[in-house]
Amino acid sequence: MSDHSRRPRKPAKPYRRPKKDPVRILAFDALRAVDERDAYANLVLPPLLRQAREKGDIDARDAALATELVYGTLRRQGTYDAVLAACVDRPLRDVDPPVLDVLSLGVHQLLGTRIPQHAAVSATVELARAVLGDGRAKFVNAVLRKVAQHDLDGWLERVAPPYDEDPEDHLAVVHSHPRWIVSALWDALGGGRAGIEDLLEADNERPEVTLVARPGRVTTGELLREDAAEPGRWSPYAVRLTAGGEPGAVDAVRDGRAGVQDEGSQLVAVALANAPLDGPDRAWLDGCAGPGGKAALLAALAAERGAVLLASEKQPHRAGLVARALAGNPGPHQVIAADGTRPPWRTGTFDRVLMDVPCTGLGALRRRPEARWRRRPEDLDGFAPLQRALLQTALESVRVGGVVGYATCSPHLAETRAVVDDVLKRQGGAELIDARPLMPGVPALGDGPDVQLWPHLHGTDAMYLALIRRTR
Ligand SMILES: C[S@@+](CC[C@H](N)C(=O)[O-])C[C@H]1O[C@@H](n2cnc3c(N)ncnc32)[C@H](O)[C@@H]1O
Repeated sequence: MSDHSRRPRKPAKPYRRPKKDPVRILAFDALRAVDERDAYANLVLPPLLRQAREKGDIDARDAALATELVYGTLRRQGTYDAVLAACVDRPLRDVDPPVLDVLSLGVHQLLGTRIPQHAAVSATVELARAVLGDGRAKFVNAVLRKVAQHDLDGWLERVAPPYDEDPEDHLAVVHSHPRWIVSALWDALGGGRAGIEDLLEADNERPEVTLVARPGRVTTGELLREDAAEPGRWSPYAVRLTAGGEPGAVDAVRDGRAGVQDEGSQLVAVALANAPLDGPDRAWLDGCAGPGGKAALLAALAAERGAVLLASEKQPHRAGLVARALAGNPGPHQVIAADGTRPPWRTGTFDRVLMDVPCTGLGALRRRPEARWRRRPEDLDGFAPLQRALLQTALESVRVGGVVGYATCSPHLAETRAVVDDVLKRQGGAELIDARPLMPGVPALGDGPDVQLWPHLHGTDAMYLALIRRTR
């Protein structure tokens, strides 16, 4: 018998059930849905939170924490993957996705929140026991203990390439964006390091909830009576809910007199509506109207002037959303489902036309935390012909002297200036007009005549607008 066999055996630890932590389990479920089913966090999370609240599992503070854990983990995934790659002894692609989700949630708590270190590790290990089992929980524990050896800055020094060696790779790791997006945003923004860093960080912040008071239906004064409501910065119709706010609890939002709408989108609609025009101003078109945010504002502005809006959208179910957004509009309007590249209306019918074309959405990354990891550079090739065809339709749909607004919620130059330049070169008989004076008081709009808004400069999505007048 060896000495070893004579040693008294350590009593086995009694089995202990994992502690129930509904917040982290909910956050994990949301991450799995985003990962497995390509779901959108902003669509998956609200029903999960509602169910958990109805069951009495979580309260409002828990819901805020769960939201922060999910959004933060998704946004910072690029940074956290770089940290995890340094702590796991095999390529991350060989780690089971559910294990990676638990690890990322743990890294976010350790490096991206004020949750104390021991609580972050123990809560994540308990989560791992509950959803992965004891064996894999040990692996999670070992990895998170390595992660806990440094704070975020310490890790960034270790895992990000030096800025001087590779500025784009450095920014991609530090600010958690794919490199090709860093590169595209920088091309569009121009300037030096400070500007692009501010922009990338702004993409990592949750945007304020902004309401639009649809003119003729409700005043900003009424909306400003809500808790922590403040006037918008730029749009005369905007009200910001600065404490996060629950728009669904606002009467005027429930009955459609107001809506939730980023100030950038409001500025685009208002600029088109106010662009100078000679001659009649009766017929307006929104050619890509779904889900109807800009159409609802345009319809209300049109009603004030005795004009009529035709809101057209290719997808029938989205045309249904437009009809809902426009219900109760004080003036005449029509909603149709139609392909804007084969329009059912006659050429030269409209005085004002908005084409807010489908795009990569790189200007709204702060709203969709997973979007930056799903988009691929090849997506641009898919949008390019459609964007050109829709702008072409817009120019054919407007009368001579009328105005077209070409808009994207992407600042990517391939979706903005390149499209406008190409179409104008081919088309002739149309000229750009300066959009900047139509956004009075808004600074830093660029060299014109088109405008590009930015999250870090304006607090809006990165909306682009070119205004084009048909001259013959
Ligand atoms: C950027 S969204 C418009 C957002 C909208 N203006 C708003 O403010 O709510 C682009 C819309 O164009 C629609 N679309 C895509 N292809 C189209 C086409 N060929 N003709 C018309 N609409 C199209 C999409 O379904 C989508 O609803």
